[in-house]
Amino acid sequence: MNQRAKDLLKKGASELGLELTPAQLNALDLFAEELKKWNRKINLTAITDDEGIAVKHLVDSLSLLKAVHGPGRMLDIGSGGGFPGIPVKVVQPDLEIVSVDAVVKKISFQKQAVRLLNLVGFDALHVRAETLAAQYAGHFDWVVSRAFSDIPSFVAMALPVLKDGGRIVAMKGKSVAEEVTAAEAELEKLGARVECRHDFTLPGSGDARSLVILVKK
Ligand SMILES: C[S@@+](CC[C@H](N)C(=O)[O-])C[C@H]1O[C@@H](n2cnc3c(N)ncnc32)[C@H](O)[C@@H]1O
Repeated sequence: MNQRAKDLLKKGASELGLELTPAQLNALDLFAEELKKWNRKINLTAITDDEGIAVKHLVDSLSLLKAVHGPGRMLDIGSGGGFPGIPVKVVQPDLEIVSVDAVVKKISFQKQAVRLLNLVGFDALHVRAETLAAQYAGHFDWVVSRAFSDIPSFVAMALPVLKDGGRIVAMKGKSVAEEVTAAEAELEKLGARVECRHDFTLPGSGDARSLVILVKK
């Protein structure tokens, strides 16, 4: 990434309360370069400029750390090009992460990024999230997603693999209040409820963001 993008990443993370080490900054830069390289051949993201990747992918992914912390097990559903899971793993290595996507080429990219960054305890799996319960029932402390689906569909996939006392975190943009209200009846039927919501502005862009945190009832 160019120097301006690196500065935006460092400053944005700092505004989230995360002081990135030079090694973490290097790893995130390496990841961004690999993303751009693969994106010329396969469609991983519509955001292709360095500043956009720094803020809208990297800083945005790291904002999850307002709600999630290590040690523990985290599942990232519908992770695409590795967001939020890979940036989160770089900064919070004591989280064991399973990252799933239904599209094999996206998982091939994630596996390459894991090799390149030497990430230990990060499994990228080519599966549909609906099939995870057979292997991972009650396994995860956190089940997260970004830009994945409506809240009830996500929660229906997350609940079977969530540990008792675990948290589900949906990373959302604007209009979240309406979405949460519309989801209430469905969540009740599924046996989940919204525990809390963190609304904030994404550092470096000023865009509205929200982390919706849900628990089993
Ligand atoms: C809009 S992308 C978001 C990617 C990434 N989380 C991000 O924020 O950049 C949604 C992803 O969910 C994946 N997906 C959709 N349905 C899925 C399912 N049932 N199980 C696993 N992945 C799924 C798609 O292949 C796609 O990569």
